[in-house]
Order: sequence, then structure tokens, then C-alpha cells
Amino acid sequence: MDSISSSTSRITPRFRCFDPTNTYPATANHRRYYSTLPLSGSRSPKAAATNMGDSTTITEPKIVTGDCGYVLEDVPHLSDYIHDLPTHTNPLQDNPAYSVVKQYFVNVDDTVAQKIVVQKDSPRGTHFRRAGPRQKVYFESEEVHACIVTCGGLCPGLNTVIREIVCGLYHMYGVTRVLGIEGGYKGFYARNTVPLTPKVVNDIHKRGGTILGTSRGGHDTSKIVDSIQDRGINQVYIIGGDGTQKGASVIFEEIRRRGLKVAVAGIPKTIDNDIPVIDKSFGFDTSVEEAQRAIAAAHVESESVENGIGLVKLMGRHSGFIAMYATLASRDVDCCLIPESPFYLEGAGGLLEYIEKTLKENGHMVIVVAEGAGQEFLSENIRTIDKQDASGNKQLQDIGFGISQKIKDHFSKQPKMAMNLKYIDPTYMIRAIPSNASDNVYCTLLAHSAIHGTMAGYTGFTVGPVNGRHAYIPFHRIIQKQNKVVITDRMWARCLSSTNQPSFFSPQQLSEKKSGEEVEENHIDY
Ligand SMILES: Nc1ncnc2c1ncn2[C@@H]1O[C@H](COP(=O)(O)OP(=O)(O)OP(=O)(O)O)[C@@H](O)[C@H]1O
Ligand SMILES: O=P(O)(O)OC[C@H]1O[C@](O)(CO)[C@@H](O)[C@@H]1O
Ligand SMILES: [Mg+2]
Repeated sequence: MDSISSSTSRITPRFRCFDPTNTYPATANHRRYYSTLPLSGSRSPKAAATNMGDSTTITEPKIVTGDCGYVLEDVPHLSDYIHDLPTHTNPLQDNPAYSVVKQYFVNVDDTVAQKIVVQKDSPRGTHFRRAGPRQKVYFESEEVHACIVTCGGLCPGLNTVIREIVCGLYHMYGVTRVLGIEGGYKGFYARNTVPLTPKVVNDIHKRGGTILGTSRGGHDTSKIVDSIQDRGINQVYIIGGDGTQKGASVIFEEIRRRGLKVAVAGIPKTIDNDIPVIDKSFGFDTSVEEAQRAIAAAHVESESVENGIGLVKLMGRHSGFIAMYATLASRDVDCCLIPESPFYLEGAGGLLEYIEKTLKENGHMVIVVAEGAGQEFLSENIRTIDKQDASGNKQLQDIGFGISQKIKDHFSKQPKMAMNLKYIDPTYMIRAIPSNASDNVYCTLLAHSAIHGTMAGYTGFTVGPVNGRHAYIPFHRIIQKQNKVVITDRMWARCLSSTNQPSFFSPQQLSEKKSGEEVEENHIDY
């Protein structure tokens, strides 16, 4: 016990992080880095914007280090590039709903640890600035002119986030001017805008989709920032997936380059759960829940006939989270195929052999396949090879249909074993629905955290929960890689154990996989 408490006292924080809303000076005990690469070209706002390609400035990561291996990956602040910005008292302190909260404003030094499973002597590791309201704000209520845009594919909860941004700005900060940008990024320069008030958005969380519409492609940074500037918008809320956050990052860079007092906040959206750092994305739980209905139907169908196979295709381009969680939740699934775990069809240990064995033992089976799995088996279909959507995402072939054909072909060669396959493709049904109760609450927290961040002058961040605590994460961390199922983790092992399927790896491949798998430094195996 003694040794533990003495080592605990060694890691007691003695640092004080830089926070523009912090009145305490930084101690010599920590360092603050923040710089930008040299600007080229004109600083004159519009003129420079037309020359984006030559003069894009990339903001360098803002890293603060402290004792015992503590690292804060901080987010940009408007005061980093606009000096002498006035601050104001946060109106929340006079708000009857919030003033009763004992400690409503977050401590300016609060940060959220990315790694929460630690050993006695391990370094404290990466942290992110904790989300939440600050005592001082950098916008007066009547000064704020906010806009909201939704981009990429649909996801349950989009309308809830829109609603909560509008209502949160209005009720917490007295902001009355909020514009909806219609039809995704291109809507900034090619579509109409719609004024959003608490009355307009009151019931929208009960509907699937996005009342603003969405799109892929059409990200023209200069035109978008021109539109933001021309309309006098000073807070931009951007809801979308990995592509959208990349777009938000370049919008932030261009805004900073033009020296505009405009805060940019990203709200991560993806049913694929492929955004890194955050615990999970909103709408994911709702989609997994909806997927249960398809799996249950596949189970009923397969059970009712001789050698029945129910095959369900679920979304997940590069990440098999929906398929894995839907499988784990259902317990009716005999095989789950995801893009991260290669499989093979023919021969010993292959999928077809496993299907035969399962049918002989149980008389029926359910297979769940993520849309990005097994694409290599379908590559002979040249019609869709290298086709991309408007955002540049590779268009995938229908693995559900393709694998159905392979299974049917296989059993057609075995007249003694009649097989009955039903293919269910609920793809769009699992994302075009309203969010469930817990996703609704999650969306509210995301929206409020984003609002508190922009009001406090932070910019260039994506908001999201890290180990259950909402935090502001710099764009570069969100867009540098995709979140994928780690197949050497316990969760995938749980999935394999629940289905009883083969891992499709030889012992040698498995050991190579274990030693070679690139896992994020702070990755936690659940
Ligand atoms: N590298 C990038 N730079 C600027 N804009 C981008 C970039 N990648 C994508 N975008 C823009 O972001 C928007 C959404 O991208 P995309 O269609 O890939 O969806 P997403 O946000 O990844 O969501 P999801 O894949 O979950 O449906 C599009 O308008 C696209 O033009
Ligand atoms: O058909 P769309 O609208 O381009 O979207 C399909 C893609 O969108 C996603 O749902 C992500 O939003 C992927 O799982 C899927 O591949
Ligand atoms: Mg994407």
C-alpha cells in the first residue's frame, strides 16, 4: 500500500496547462508549442483565398507536456491568431436552469485521458481538453451568427444534433441567428439556406434523415469560406463522417489563414463507427439495434426450411463494427464476416466447409457480412472496379449477392444436400431511422459540448466522448486514420467464440498478425 501511495504522489499534477480562458500564468514546469508553417501569398482575405492551392497553411499540432509523461493535444483557439479579443461573462451563470449546478463551469485545467488502463509506472500519456462551459466566452449572444451543415451518408440522430445545436444556442446562450445550410458542403455556395429556430426544429428528432439534406462531393474550400464570410457567419457546426471532418479541417485552415473570427466545430457522424479517438459515434447503437430485426428474420427463415441459410448484409465499408456488434447482440449468428478479417471460401478451414458442417450439425445457419468484406472474391466484375462516389470513396460491389451466388454454386454441385438461402439486405433501413433514446441523449451532449467550445473561442476541433468524458479533439487526430476492428482484440475473440466460426488464419498467420498489427499507442482492448 505504501509503495502505491508514494508512487501516486509522484504523479500528482504540478503543471498548469495553457488555456486562453485561464487567468493563471503557465508555470515553467511545462512547455507550450503552437506555431504555423510560414504563410505564402497575400494575407488579404478574399484575394488569398483564390490562391488556396499555393498558400494553404497547415496549423501545427498544439502540444503541451507536463510531468510524468503527460501530454495534452490541445485544440486551436481564436486568440491564437486574433489578438486582443474581448471576453465576456458566460450568460449561463444567470440561467435559472444551470445556475443551480454546483460546479457548472469546467475547470480550465481539466483534461481527459485517452488511456485509462494504466500501470503504476506507466507514463500518463495523451490527454484532450475537456468539453464544457467556460466562465469566460469570446462571443456576445447578439453577435453570434451560427450555421449548421450535414454531409455524407445518413445516420440516426442527425436531426437530434441539429435540434440540440439550435435549442442549445438559443436557451443556453441567447443566440437567435442560426442558419441551416441545405444539401451538404455544396449548399454553402449552390443552395438556399434556411433559418433555424427552436420552433422550426422542435419535433425533428422524431424523424430519420436530416432536415437540411446532405450530399457527397462538392467541397470547394474557397467558395465555402467566401460564403461564410459574405453571410457574416461566425460559428460553423459541421456534422459528418471522416470525409466531412477532413473538409472541416481545411475550412478551419482557410478561415484561420484569412484571420476571421469564425469558430469551426466538427460533430462526428458515422454509423460505420470508423472515426478514431472517440468512444463511438452517434447513431451506431440505433443501427445495431435495427440490424437485430434483419438478423431475427434471417434466423426465422433459415430455421423454417431444410438446410436454411439466412444471409444478412450490413453496412461497414472499411470497418466491421456494425456487423460485429449486431452479431454479438443477437447470438443467433453462426458466422460474421468483416473487412478487417480476411477469409477464404474453398478447401479445409474455408467458409464453404464451415457452412456444410454447420448445416449438417444444426440444419440451419445465419451469416452476417459487412459490405466491405470479401471484396476480393468479386473483383472479376470489372463493371464496378475503381468506381468512386462523388466524394472519392470507392464504390463497393454487393458482397451479399456475390457470396450468395458462391454458396449456391457450391451446393448445386451436391445434389444430395439441398440448401435454401435467403438473402436479406437491410442496408439503408438501419441508417434512415430516428435515433433511439440513448443516442438522442448522446446527440444532446455532443451538440452542447460543441456550443460550449465555440462560445469559449475554441476552433478547429471535433467533439466526442473519450472514455466517457466529452473532449475537444484537434482535427488532425480525427482525420489521420480510420477506426477499425482490431482482430487481435478481445472483442473480436468474443465474437468468434459466440459464432464458433473459424478464424480463417493458419497458426503462422495468426502469430504474424499478433506481432504485426498496428495498434494505436493508446488503444484499449475492451
Ligand atoms: N479530403 C477532403 N478534403 C475536403 N473535403 C472532403 C475530403 N474528403 C471528403 N470531403 C467532403 O466531405 C463531404 C463528405 O464526405 P464523404 O462523402 O466521404 O462522407 P463522410 O463524411 O465520410 O460520411 P460517411 O462516409 O460516414 O457517409 C463531401 O462533401 C466531400 O466532398
Ligand atoms: O449509398 P450511399 O449513400 O453513398 O452510402 C453508402 C455508404 O454510407 C455509409 O453508410 C457510411 O455513411 C457506408 O456504410 C456505406 O458504404
Ligand atoms: Mg466516410
